[in-house]
Parts: sequence; structure tokens; C-alpha cells
Amino acid sequence: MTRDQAREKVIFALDSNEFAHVQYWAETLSDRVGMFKVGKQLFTACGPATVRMIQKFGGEVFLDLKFHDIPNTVAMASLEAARLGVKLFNLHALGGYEMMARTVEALDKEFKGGERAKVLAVTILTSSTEETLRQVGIESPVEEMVVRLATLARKAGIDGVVASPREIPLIREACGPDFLIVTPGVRPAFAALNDQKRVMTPAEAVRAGGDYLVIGRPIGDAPDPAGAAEMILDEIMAD
Ligand SMILES: O=c1ccn([C@@H]2O[C@H](COP(=O)(O)O)[C@@H](O)[C@H]2O)c(=O)[nH]1
Repeated sequence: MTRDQAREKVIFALDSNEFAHVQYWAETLSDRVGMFKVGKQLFTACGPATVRMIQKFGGEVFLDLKFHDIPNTVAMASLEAARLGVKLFNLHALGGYEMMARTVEALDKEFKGGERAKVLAVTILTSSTEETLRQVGIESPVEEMVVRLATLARKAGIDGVVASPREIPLIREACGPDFLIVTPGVRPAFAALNDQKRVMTPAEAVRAGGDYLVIGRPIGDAPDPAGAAEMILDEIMAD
């Protein structure tokens, strides 16, 4: 794999509440990662201006707000996300079929078959374990739930899922080669696990067939974020 191909796969999670900090990351990392993820912390603190700032640097954005609400509310919020010109955004598959199908219908009506943001369904968070599921009354194993939610999302017309890299083979088998799989829960050997539970290394996640890897703290918390990003690219290329 070339360096550019490896770079395209990496999405850096801009998890901060400071616009200036994020601007610095966007400048120093834009030739080392393929996309920037704007999540709940940054969007709540600094708003859509962050998306525009990244776009001004020529960067592409994954808006990770994980919508989960009644179908109409999620469909309308999704339209606003897509109107920001982001490349990816997401909702929770646990919101159910109607919520996902209404969202896809609203997007298709607005963009009339033209290019639009891809919408991803979050399956089971990478910080969750079987115990987490039991606490909320779900007795099925994590892998079974992930495949069930991915299949439901695909049936509703969703473009892909967010899942742990560990579940990539099962999702591919159930949903086919064109269904996007975006994987947080990626930890290079040099980084701490933090609150992530279902993890793989960057090279393993790429080898398993992930389309994009979301990586935050292993880069952002490193003493030299640009150097950490380079080490991740080297690992992916060497595999
Ligand atoms: O299942 C999920 C869904 C989303 N995330 C998000 O990805 C990043 C991961 O950051 P790290 O610092 O690399 O752990 C973070 O913004 C999460 O909100 C996830 O981790 N798992």
C-alpha cells in the first residue's frame, strides 16, 4: 500500500473544545490523515464553524454526532448535516428501521440522486462489552447485535456502519463489499487503550478490510502528534 492510500484510510478525531487547538491540528495533520472527525465535544463547543474551517484547509469532514431520536427529528437533523457539505455523518442504528429509512428518503429527496454525504449507522460502541449490553437488557452477544444492526441499516438504505475492526469480517459477509465500514477502536502498540474495549492495531484493521480507521488520542495525546500519525502510516504501509 502506498503512503497516500494509507493516509486516505485514516480519520483523525478532533476531540477538543478549543477552536485554535483544532486549527493547529488541521494545519499540521492535513497531509498525514485523509479526513477529520468533528464529534460531540467540538461541535457543542465551537459549532459548524469548525466544519467550515477544516473545509477551508481543503480537508474532508466526518460529522460524528450519532443522531438518535424520533424519525422526523433525525431526518431533519441529517439534512442539516448533509447541507454542511460533510463527507460522512452518522446516526445510531438502535434508533430503528423507520428512523434510518426516513433519513435516507429525506436525503435522496433533497439531493435527487446527486452527490451527497454518506450516512453511517453506529452499531455497538467500541467501548461496549457484553456486560454493557446486559446492563441495558440486551442478552445477545456483541457480534450478533453488530451484524443484526448492520443488516437492518443496509435494508434501510444506509451507506455503511461504524463498528469495531474485530467485526469487519462478519459485517462484510452479511452486507457485502460495497457497504462502508468505519472503525474506531484502533490502537497502535505505542498507545494506551483508554476507554476502548474492542480494539485492533491499525495494520490489523486495514488487513481485515476496514474502509476508514478513526484514531484520536493515540495521535492527539502524543507528545508529537505529527510523528505519531507518521508511525501509524508506516505501520499500515509495512503490512
Ligand atoms: O463506537 C464508537 C463510535 C465512535 N467513536 C469515536 O471515535 C473516536 C475514537 O477516539 P480515540 O481517542 O481513538 O479512542 C472518539 O471521538 C469516539 O467518540 C468510538 O470511539 N467508538
